[in-house]
Amino acid sequence: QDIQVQPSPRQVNVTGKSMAIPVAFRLVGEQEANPHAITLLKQSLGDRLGTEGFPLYVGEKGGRGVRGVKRLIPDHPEGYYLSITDKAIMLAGNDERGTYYAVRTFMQLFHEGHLPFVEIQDYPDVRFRGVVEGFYGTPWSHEARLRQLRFYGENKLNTYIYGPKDDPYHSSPNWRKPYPVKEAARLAELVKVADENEVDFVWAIHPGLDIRWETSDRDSLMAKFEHMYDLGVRSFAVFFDDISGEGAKADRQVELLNYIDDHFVQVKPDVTPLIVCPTEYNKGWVRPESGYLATIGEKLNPSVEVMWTGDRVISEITKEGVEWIREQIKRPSYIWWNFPVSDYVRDHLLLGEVYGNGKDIAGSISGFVANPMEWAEASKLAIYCVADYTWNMQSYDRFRSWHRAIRAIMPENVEAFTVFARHNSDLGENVHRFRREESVEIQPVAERFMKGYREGHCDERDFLALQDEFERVAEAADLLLIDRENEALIEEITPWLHQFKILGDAGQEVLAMLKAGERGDRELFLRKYNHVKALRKRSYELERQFNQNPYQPGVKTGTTVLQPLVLDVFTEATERFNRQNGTDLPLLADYSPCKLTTNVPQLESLPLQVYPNRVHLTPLLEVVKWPVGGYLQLEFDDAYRIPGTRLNFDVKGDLSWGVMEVSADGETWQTVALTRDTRGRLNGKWEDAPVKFVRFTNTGEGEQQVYLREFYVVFSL
Ligand SMILES: CCCC(=O)N[C@H]1/C(=N/OC(=O)Nc2ccccc2)O[C@H](CO)[C@@H](O)[C@@H]1O
Repeated sequence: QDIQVQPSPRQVNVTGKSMAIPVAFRLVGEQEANPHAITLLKQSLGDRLGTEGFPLYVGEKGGRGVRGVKRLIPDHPEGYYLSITDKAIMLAGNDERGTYYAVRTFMQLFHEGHLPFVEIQDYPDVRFRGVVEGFYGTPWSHEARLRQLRFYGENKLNTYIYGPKDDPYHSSPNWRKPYPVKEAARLAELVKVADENEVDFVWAIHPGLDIRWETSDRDSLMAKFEHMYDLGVRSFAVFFDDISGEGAKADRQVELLNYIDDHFVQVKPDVTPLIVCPTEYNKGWVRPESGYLATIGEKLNPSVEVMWTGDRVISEITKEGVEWIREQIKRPSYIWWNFPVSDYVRDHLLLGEVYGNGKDIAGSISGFVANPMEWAEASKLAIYCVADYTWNMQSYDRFRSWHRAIRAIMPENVEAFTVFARHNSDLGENVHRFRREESVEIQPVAERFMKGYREGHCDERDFLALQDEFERVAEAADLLLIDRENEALIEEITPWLHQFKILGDAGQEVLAMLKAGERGDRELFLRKYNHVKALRKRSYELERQFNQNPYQPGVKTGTTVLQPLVLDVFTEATERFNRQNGTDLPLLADYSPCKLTTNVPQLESLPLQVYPNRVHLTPLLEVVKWPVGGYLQLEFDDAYRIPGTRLNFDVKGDLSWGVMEVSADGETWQTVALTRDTRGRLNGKWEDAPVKFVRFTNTGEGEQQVYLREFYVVFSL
């Protein structure tokens, strides 16, 4: 039978024969082999493992137990040789981690009471593989992290970078302070579990927001690293991302990094290479005149790893792209891949396939870590695929990997979770313009059906296919809501499961509406119409109740194909019904009372969060460059009073360069007086004649750099 091993091994020779699993194994090499590998073996073989029985040799190259196969072991870091014959089992690592991986592979070969006769030579394409917890939003819980580390051990991922933006001891203001006792103990436990799973726990520090380039801060940072070393940390990173001003100077950063490298990393016997996240970390931001990357390339110690997100913050990693950056920084780049991170589209789950990255980039990168969603368990789908991709790029198959990930994560509900994941993978419109495929199989059916329906005919085959898909959607939601095999995952995705159920029901009902309309069955049509209205109201309320973060509150599902299809069928069927019956049933079009226009590039595709009486601009995590004359304008569908408006640009200085104005006709404008509150936010209101427009303009002398933390307008008739 074909060997199913995750990640896909490099070289597998099967003979087609197999043997029944021996009732007892004689373990040879226990004293010398990697203790974590031995522990794993004992856990999986239990009392079958002893001093009598079928010979099982374990160990690293050079160890007595595996001396006979020395030249068969791949000479690559973490490589291993595994063989099962009718004489013996051999698990031989090129190094300690290789032995551990040999055991991990061995454990996957047990199949229905048999072990296949097989010879495997295997090693990873990418040196450092794993996850960077580097997203904005609620950091993962301690338990979630422990589960992650065990998951990485199972999938041969060897790196977990701890860098949650919202941990005050990782970033400002407390990066200089040691962790309090409780947090320190938890970190120490994470390091221990990481070691057991052969994962490097990389502790990152993010001093950039308030670091001073003096010895006092350098010493603070060194002291903090010593503190983390005492907790067991042996891998370190310094993040200089998402900062501006003093902290962004290349030569200062390099001076500090080289100092750390020379006086800490190279001095300690067992610390892995230092990793830095540069301020210019993607090609879109490189300003050649700044010479930032050139400074990094020429002056930063060659042993320091430099992170890179690709051509843009969120982008697919291409061979051309990694070869370009390699030239600039004079070393392979250490990829920080911003997927499946969703902190800029927080109402979406990203459960789709991992695709778009080159299979020919291994030679130019030293590492590849994925930045995940704040939903740890849901992120495992993509992480599993990244493990497969980074271990063996050439043989990576995006669909096979994704399907095996689903089977690994939800073995009891593969079909249901596949349906759910299939329709929860695109991001929707977003500030980074990064999109993913969604509902791929049903999309052409939906498009063809809708086109035909609009032209006056309803293709029966497509109709049934769509009905079947919506039934599967509703079924999947209910099956997953009662699933108990992975409660942590179900807890994370429950809001989306409720929304998915509503979508499944609404899909079936709008198709029933269509049929009733075709048959002229008014009574049934109205029943279905009212049911769909009720479902949409429930969906709306769900959006207000769950996942209320300040950026993209709410719960979106099936946004690329299924939701638009429901809306299209509903609208078309209702318009026809109104025409045929002279009625005026309202349509549910996702109307919005307000639209945004701007000439500030970074604000162009900014989604609005519209509530019954408030409209929010989606805050931006990044620095926004606001040119002179740059304006941001909200146009309402009606004239409203503005009982309140608030903006927070998080700038230290005054905001005299900006002016807020309102207008009833878009021609004549009146200024709105703004007052600053204790938290530096600017508040205003307009209670004179109702207006249709609100705008904010940079009428100052020069470009401004602001953080769009908050901008909302309260409106009422
Ligand atoms: C080496 C990568 C650093 C990075 O990606 N930083 C953040 C990040 N930064 O993205 C930006 O757009 N940052 C930015 C943009 C303009 C100006 C300053 C920062 O994006 C991710 C997705 O939102 C976040 O999860 C990351 O924490």
